[in-house]
Amino acid sequence: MGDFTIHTPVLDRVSGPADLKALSDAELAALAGELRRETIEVVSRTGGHLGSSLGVVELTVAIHAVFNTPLDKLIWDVGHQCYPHKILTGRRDRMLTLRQAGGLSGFTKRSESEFDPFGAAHSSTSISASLGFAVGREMGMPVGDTIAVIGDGAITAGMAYEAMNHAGHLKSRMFVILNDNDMSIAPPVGALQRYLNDIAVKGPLATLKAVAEGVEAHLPGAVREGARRARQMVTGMPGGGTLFEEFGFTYIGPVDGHDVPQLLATLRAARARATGPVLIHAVTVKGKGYAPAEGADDKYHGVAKFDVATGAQVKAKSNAPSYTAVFGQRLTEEAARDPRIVGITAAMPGGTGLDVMARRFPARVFDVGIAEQHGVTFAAGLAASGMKPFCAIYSSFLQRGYDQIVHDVCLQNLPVRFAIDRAGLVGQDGATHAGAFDVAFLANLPNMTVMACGDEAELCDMIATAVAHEAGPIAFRYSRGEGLGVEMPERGRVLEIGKGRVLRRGSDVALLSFGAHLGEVLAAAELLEAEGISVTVADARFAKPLDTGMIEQLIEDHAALITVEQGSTGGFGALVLHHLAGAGLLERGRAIRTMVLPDRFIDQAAPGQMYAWAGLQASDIATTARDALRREAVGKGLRLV
Ligand SMILES: Cc1ncc(C[n+]2csc(CCOP(=O)(O)OP(=O)(O)O)c2C)c(N)n1
Ligand SMILES: CC(=O)[C@@H](O)[C@H](O)COP(=O)(O)O
Ligand SMILES: [Mg+2]
Repeated sequence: MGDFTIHTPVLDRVSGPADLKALSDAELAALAGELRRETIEVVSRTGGHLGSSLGVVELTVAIHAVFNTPLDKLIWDVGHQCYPHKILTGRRDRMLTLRQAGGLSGFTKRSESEFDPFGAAHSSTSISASLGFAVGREMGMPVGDTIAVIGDGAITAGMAYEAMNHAGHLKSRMFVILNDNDMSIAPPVGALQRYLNDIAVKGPLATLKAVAEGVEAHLPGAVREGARRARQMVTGMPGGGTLFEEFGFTYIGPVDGHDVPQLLATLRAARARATGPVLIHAVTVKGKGYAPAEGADDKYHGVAKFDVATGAQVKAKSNAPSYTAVFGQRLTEEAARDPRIVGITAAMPGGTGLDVMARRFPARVFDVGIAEQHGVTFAAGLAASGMKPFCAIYSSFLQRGYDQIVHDVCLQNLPVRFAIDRAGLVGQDGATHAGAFDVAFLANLPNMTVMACGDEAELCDMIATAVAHEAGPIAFRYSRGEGLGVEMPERGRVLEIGKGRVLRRGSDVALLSFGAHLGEVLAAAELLEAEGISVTVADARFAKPLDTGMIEQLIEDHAALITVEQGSTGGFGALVLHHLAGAGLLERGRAIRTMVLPDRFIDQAAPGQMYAWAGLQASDIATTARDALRREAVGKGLRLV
């Protein structure tokens, strides 16, 4: 495929998983090697989630060799490790389109292939979804076996335990493969991680329950050997169960997740004998088989394009600091002044920029694991104790903590500060990671204050404002990527709550921006001014409370008002309309337009392309303004220039 120079004689004979059935075990092992090299070649040209995919190459081959997809349902948790799976399931010739406009998604996706029975990208859903398929099968649906592959990072989330609790109760036959590479995006945290490490280090281990079911006799010798002794070492009891057995699973493991013969033997034995839920604990290495990845701190979790020979990544030149970097730096400076400030991240210290603060104040940054719900309520508890928690969570992942925001934070009016990164469209991760809904779901909550910064200097102000704000919860959102390159203040200023700012004054149309689309709004103003249309540009700063005085003045002074935001319907624009309707100002016949993300999910592409599809480019804003002015003029019988 492509113009790769690698030699892939076995892979070339595979056009789908059915072809694996004709391969010998030795050929399957060879296939894994070729699949690994091709995955590296592909990602070197596309960028993407390399380390996780390299860690599951052998697992991918073994699962497809032993099970019967697509009748059997293989569900990859998160789905970021699915590149080898995509290559084996008929998408090999499209791999170079990965994560690009019109190309393959970087995750599993139902609409993309029958071999992706359940889409993902947010973590820890695979066991629940698998159980759903298993119960569907028991109720007569055309489903074979179900196999969930979940990482040691993803299994820190509460949802995985809710699912295991239910599966153990239902006793449905299902397979969960725990892909334990001792890494999340960052090094994993928590007691569970220590527990898994203990098992991995002290194995090999097979369970008494597995023995009783006759599975053990069919397991490879290395796994079978010393089971009782190892079991006793881990559990402390000759007959005690692992955590997974207490949930009602048969535990098998740990197995070497890179040993194809061992994996094949284990999966075959489990498939032949299992009657209820089975958990197979596979120990793997993130980035396996590619030295630069194995040697990197992040194991090449997510990479830009790179040179295969050296591993050097091609990083885009930046003209301005990223919002994330500004957040990390400025919060750290605020924390140096105020010992009550603490940071909370749900397994994303680098992605949120909280790693900067963690380096300086390690005891004041808490990585709670992939546990957004817990993170929010933990922050609420910290706030109740008198601390100043900054809960830094990507917009799309904050969706996980919604009831906690409502019930634990807002209802008790606790001053939790929500730093919401990745607001708006994010690019290659596509629709699953788009930060579209946070304004709509936060600004409707009593007690909550909602801000969005127009540029990186304003982000500094919003951090300072959040530090000072003790009256209740407050959120500020900012987007992925660079700021506008504006001059940065020495120190953020505390903003007056509910006050926006006017950046340029005109007389025909007012463009009211909320958040990081301000650059695009200013560009639209330039386009309009060039045509002789006089434009006011205002930066709302707050969606809640609204700067009602400023908004009323804008409507008073202009023939048309256009709101612009990087968010869904029901957000800032809706709040403006709601206010104007309530104040009786809609009756004045001014033209008003709200520009928001469309009511559909937007697939991956470069962010600029995604905003073009969304109709939110500068030219779209200018068109909307022209159209609004024209209609207003027609309504009044005026002639528009
Ligand atoms: C709900 C949610 N929170 C955070 C993330 C971001 N995230 C993606 S992969 C990942 C780490 C997953 O670790 P693990 O399951 O061990 O897989 P590995 O990458 O090690 O193979 C995280 C935190 C996410 N996808 N979903
Ligand atoms: C798979 C996943 O959810 C993360 O790895 C995500 O891709 C990170 O996105 P950023 O690159 O925006 O941090
Ligand atoms: Mg992991």
